[in-house]
Amino acid sequence: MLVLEGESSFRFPLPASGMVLIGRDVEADLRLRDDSVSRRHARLTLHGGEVRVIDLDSHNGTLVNGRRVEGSHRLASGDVVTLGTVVAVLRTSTRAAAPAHTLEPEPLMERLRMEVERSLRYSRPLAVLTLALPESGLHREAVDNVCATEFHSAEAAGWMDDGHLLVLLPEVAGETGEEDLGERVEALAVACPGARLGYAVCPTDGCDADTLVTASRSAAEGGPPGLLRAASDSATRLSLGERSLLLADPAMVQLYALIRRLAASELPVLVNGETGVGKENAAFAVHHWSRRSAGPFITLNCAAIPEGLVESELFGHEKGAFTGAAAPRTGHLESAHGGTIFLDEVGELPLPVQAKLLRVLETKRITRLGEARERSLDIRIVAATHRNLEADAQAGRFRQDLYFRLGAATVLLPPLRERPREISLLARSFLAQACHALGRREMILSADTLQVLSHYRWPGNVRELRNLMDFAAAAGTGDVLEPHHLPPRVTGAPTAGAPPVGSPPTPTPRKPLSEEIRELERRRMEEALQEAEGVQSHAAALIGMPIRTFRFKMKQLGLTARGGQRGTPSP
Ligand SMILES: Nc1ncnc2c1ncn2[C@@H]1O[C@H](COP(=O)(O)OP(=O)(O)OP(=O)(O)O)[C@@H](O)[C@H]1O
Repeated sequence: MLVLEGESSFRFPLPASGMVLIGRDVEADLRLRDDSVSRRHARLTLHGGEVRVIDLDSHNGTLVNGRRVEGSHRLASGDVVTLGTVVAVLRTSTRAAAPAHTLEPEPLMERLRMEVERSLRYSRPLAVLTLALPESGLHREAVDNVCATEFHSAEAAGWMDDGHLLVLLPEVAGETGEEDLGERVEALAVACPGARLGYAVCPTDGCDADTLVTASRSAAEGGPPGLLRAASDSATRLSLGERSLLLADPAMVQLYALIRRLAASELPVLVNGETGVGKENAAFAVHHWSRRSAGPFITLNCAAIPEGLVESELFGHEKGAFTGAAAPRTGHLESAHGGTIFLDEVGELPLPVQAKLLRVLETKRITRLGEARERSLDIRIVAATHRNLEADAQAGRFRQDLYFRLGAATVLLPPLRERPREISLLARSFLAQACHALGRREMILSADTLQVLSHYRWPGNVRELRNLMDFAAAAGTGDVLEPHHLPPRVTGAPTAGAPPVGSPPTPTPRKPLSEEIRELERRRMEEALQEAEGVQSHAAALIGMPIRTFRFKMKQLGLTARGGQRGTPSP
């Protein structure tokens, strides 16, 4: 059991069976000194691999995972027990006698939701493993046997369908070579040759049950048989010329596969989606993957041009075509000859211009304003809109015939909030790019920040996320991006301002317990690293922390082997 008391943290080994009295009393087996702990505060009973805690009518009570203990409460590995202000975390590393729980999909998801909440609240590691059978039902019995014999009692597993087993691994951080994860994977891979295995960790790959399941499943499905693949390695980076896109959400991966197929044709494509969702990138992908990629890619934002100038911008004009047309000018459509024109916000085009555009599309010929002759035109159109063009067409706000032509192939990009798997990946990538561009030290996102980002609704979608990371890199001073560095609209915190007259005095703000524990851990780990002169195994031993957990936390807290924070300049 890891005990965090005041400034110190230590490991208290639990017996295999018997009782452990916790309190300030000299007779206590686990003797604590903090005044918030009663003399005889609580008792642990250990029997047959089961650990239970009972509160002994203590003054400040005993809490497990934030809930007050009433009567005798069974503990699972990773449970956080609070005694007054002292925090203890149970860690069972030996195999328990009880087999793992094999659950039906619904209870398994319910259990996962609980584990996610615990992981986030107390900053405890949690990994979610998916095993995809090589064929539905094949080796299923052998896999079931592994679940029954090999898993800890704190772990849970279950078949989500005929071909996919989901395993919840509390207290497993998903580190390379991690003992717990490695053992499970080996046992499963031996029982089921040809299985694909993938895992996701909380909060790095997701802050809710559904996202973690999707992430671990996509990692498994995209990997080679017999090997384990991390969700963080399963994102796709698409290079489209100078543009680089990150895709991880299965819906987005499928959409881009569709775009690639459509690119091979000459059909116009209509890209639909909220602002900032990535419509221009999708349009560029159509161009990049088409036979026109060597030709120009011209963008025109139809909403940004004053109504009187739209026609000349699109079709071009001859000298003297209208007042102010001092010289002839090639329109955007003509500039795109041999390539692709991207008409952003096409729904904003005035109706008369829509009629002219339709004619150009049908005849593949264009006439500049003020000119009689027609020029032939070889372009492909990709249009985009955040509006419902079909409804606009029905209501007469958009020409139906043009809508049918532009929307021959429609691609709908989901808003960022509907692809939670991508939020943390994009945030990390944008933050790294922004730090690099500013020439500043790398920053990492704390677990709490990942949680905040995953709960925000992102009305400005990917663009808003990119801007936010640019801001954080420019404004932040430390190496860890914490929620208080983010604007109140994102964190949901009330904006600054004088309290209304007559309102009660504001209490001194308190940090969440998880944040205090993290600060304490960081301090203790830094001291230990310095004392051990950077030898991680020694440092871990000095504060009684398992080396795996120590390494995981070093990474999470951005610590270097010299005890400083990542990127700290040497004196
Ligand atoms: N999958 C992605 N990976 C990396 N960057 C992305 C991704 N999707 C969008 N972006 C970035 O987000 C920003 C907004 O994207 P984009 O301009 O394509 O959105 P949009 O939907 O066309 O916006 P608008 O509706 O305002 O025209 C750009 O900086 C773009 O590069």
